[in-house]
Amino acid sequence: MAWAPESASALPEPRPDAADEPRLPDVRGRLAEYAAMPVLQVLRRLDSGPRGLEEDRAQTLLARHGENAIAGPTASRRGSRLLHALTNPFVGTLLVLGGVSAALGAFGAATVIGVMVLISCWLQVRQEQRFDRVADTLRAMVVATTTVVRRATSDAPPTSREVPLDQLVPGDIVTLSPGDMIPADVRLLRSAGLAVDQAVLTGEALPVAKQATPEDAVPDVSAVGRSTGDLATIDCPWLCFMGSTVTAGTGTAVVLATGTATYFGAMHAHLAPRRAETAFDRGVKGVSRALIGLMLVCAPLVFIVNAAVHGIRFAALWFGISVAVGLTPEMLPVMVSTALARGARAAVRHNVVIKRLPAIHNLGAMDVLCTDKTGTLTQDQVGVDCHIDPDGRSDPQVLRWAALNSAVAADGDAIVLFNELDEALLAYADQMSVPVDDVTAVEVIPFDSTRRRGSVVVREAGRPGTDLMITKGAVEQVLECCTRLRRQDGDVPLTAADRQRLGDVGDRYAADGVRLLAVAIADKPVRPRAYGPKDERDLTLIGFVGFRDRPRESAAAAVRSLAARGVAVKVLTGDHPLVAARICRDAGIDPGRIVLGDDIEALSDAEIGDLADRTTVFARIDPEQKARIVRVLRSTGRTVGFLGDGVNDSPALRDADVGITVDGAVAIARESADVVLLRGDLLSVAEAVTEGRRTFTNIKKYLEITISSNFGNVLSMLAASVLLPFLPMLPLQILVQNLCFDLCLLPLAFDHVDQRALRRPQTFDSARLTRFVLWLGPVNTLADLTAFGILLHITGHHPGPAAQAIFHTGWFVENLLTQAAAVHLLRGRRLPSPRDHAAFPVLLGTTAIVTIALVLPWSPLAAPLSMTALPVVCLLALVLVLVLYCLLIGAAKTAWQKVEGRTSRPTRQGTRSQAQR
Ligand SMILES: Nc1ncnc2c1ncn2[C@@H]1O[C@H](COP(=O)(O)OP(=O)(O)OP(=O)(O)O)[C@@H](O)[C@H]1O
Repeated sequence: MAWAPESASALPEPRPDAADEPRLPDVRGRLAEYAAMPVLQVLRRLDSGPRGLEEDRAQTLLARHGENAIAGPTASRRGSRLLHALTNPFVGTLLVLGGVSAALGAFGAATVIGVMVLISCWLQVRQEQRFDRVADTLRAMVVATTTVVRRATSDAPPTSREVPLDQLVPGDIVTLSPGDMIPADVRLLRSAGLAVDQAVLTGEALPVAKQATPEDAVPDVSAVGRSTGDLATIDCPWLCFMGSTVTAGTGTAVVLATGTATYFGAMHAHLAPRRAETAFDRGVKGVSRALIGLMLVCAPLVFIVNAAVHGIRFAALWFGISVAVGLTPEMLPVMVSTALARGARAAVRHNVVIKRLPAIHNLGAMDVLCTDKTGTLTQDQVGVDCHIDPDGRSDPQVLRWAALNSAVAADGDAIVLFNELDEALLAYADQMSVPVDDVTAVEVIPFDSTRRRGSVVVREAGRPGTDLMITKGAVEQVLECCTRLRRQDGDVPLTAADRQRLGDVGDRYAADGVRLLAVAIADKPVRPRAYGPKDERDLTLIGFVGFRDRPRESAAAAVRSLAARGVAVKVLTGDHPLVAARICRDAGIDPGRIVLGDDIEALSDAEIGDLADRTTVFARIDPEQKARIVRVLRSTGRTVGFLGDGVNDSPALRDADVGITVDGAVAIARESADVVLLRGDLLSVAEAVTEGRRTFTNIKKYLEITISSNFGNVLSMLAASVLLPFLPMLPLQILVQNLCFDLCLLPLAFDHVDQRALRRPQTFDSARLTRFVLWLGPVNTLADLTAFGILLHITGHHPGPAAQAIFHTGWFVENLLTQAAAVHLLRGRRLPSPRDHAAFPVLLGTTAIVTIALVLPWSPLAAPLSMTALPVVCLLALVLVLVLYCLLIGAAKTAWQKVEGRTSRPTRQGTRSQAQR
């Protein structure tokens, strides 16, 4: 919906004024030129080299080429903000109604409507500026970086360091590893098993292999496939493009183009990034539809009744238009942006950074949190527990081969993101003085979460003609590739009984919380052809390495805290089911019956939805299965959060209503997520959930109070149309009163919230809102009808213009006073008390409208608004109506809470399947 605050993403945002940006054919032409050159010539053209740019030169280039970003400068956003404000459906409605008023010659009304549009747009633009500033500040806290090789001076040694993505310049040398975003358009200098996901550019979901060309050779362009058309460059194996991500392998590359000069920049200059509709988007849509529907029904109805009773008159039409304006919640976008920005600022106090501000609402609405295991339920301080041969005896050789596998996989490029198991292995090997640099690396077939194993091929000194493949991975997946088994007295064929026994060893360790990786090796005759996953066969199992990661002490409390807030925690892990079960028990989660990835592969979405409702732990699932479970849960009406930090988590992070990651996560996870935890702690998620609910409760209050009050007014106007021989309030007065009320409600974004409102997931519920309005709106009407009776009595039953002015002014004042009272009486679950009162800004807002009500009729503005000073008896009578209204609304609200409390069923929580300890 147009009024929803725009989401903020760490990916460069497309610039709206893209007229001066490079055109796609030019960008493609330049890239094709670079693709056809030998690497050395590319480096020469860019005045760079494998040792990287000097820092000074990088700064000069940065000044020349600008930042590596596609977002325009802040100033250029101002125009689009104004456009955004003007095109929101509520302001659009006002503009149409203002236009109609002007066309009918009602210039006073047109002016007031114009003022309302101006105030609404001005507030919205200002609020969006603040909103963007908050979003920018928050994003800066989790800024995306890339690893670049640079030199301090021309003769200084090259060093690798992390720089923010936007500081990259053409000629920079970057290193790439799994989980990294490709930071610009680059030409590969070296690569090992590199695969990238280019779906953002091509829509093709499968990763594509990328490979560097020999340094001084002219690349074989015919290998690229298609020579014409848009994909010609994208297909090029030695070019990688901004917007893609590394899914496997490593590489070193030179930057060819940055920012808007990239393929991504040129292609997307006019397109906004798209993301699946979240709970917030759905809620906003539903409420907007309901509000516009209410206006489209009520305003014509008032006109028709008025015309039917009094005949078609210009005043009736004008009156109908004013009612329509009165029902338009034009300040709603301002209120929502203010509340979201406040919530996001509050979340930072709990070490939670909200990257896309609507995510704060989605956190409050979340009723299922799917999480991976490492780093959230565990401390992510993985240590090596054991290294054993197939018979369970400690064996240093197993440690050496496993560590060599990690070291070689990481080698070639100085900086590589290991996963936690590789890190632990290398640290332990170092501690035990196990050498890991006495072989020559030949090939890396990187680990991936679907194969659940990774291999390297090395050449040992003194073994000419023979390569050695070393594979490590999940026990079942490595055993699949083994045909032999290492025994103390030599290698023997692997029998079915051995497989069974070795599988049991894995299970035994897993049940104790130890994650076992199998290690296998095989000699291969040296060959010129590259090795791939298909060569992982005929291996000899040589043993296992075990890892232990202690459970996080706060995890049990956090899971309890989330359950108490109605958020069910589900664990989605690629790990062994028994390890998952053990860690879950330690974290206070009853794992129940664990479902495996293989179990759900053949199931339909409906079957998975049913199963997911009853299941707490899914184990041995791959990245696509994680995302599928998230999608299916969402399709069953849940609001789903996903917490993960690995490359394998990014599809699920994107598909969830709210993607959550930790500060140390791989770049693609941080990019995909909406929320970043500065402390990788579930407790901070629980706190952020509370902030989300606080935010939403205040938005909900605004909707309930404004719509019920306006609806009550419409009923009063309908009744007045039938009962009174004149209009109960002049159109201009309706508009002014509406403007005052709207402005006074804005501070609700900062109001206190009743603790009970924070205990359940909260989301937009149009049906409940309608019930609320239908129940409490008529109470407003009752008070109005009483006021009408009293005013008629005071002014006589057939009043002339002077008496009509008293009637109009009287209802204007009564309306504002009752509306101010409604804010206090309807804002909380309980009636106001010294312990439960409105926040100071809300008090200020309501004091302002009471003051306006009591001052305006006696001010110089009274005459232009056709108002008059009220007699004392009239004022006293209105105070009486106010007291009556307060009593009625208090009673109606208490009754509403009783009825709602009885009828509102508890939300469908998976918590019922989680017997929390
Ligand atoms: N570096 C590695 N080398 C070899 N095998 C690995 C490596 N990392 C993980 N594995 C194996 O692959 C399995 C799946 O790992 P993966 O990292 O995909 O799981 P995950 O869902 O991220 O786990 P978690 O829930 O612990 O975060 C592991 O249980 C382990 O057996």
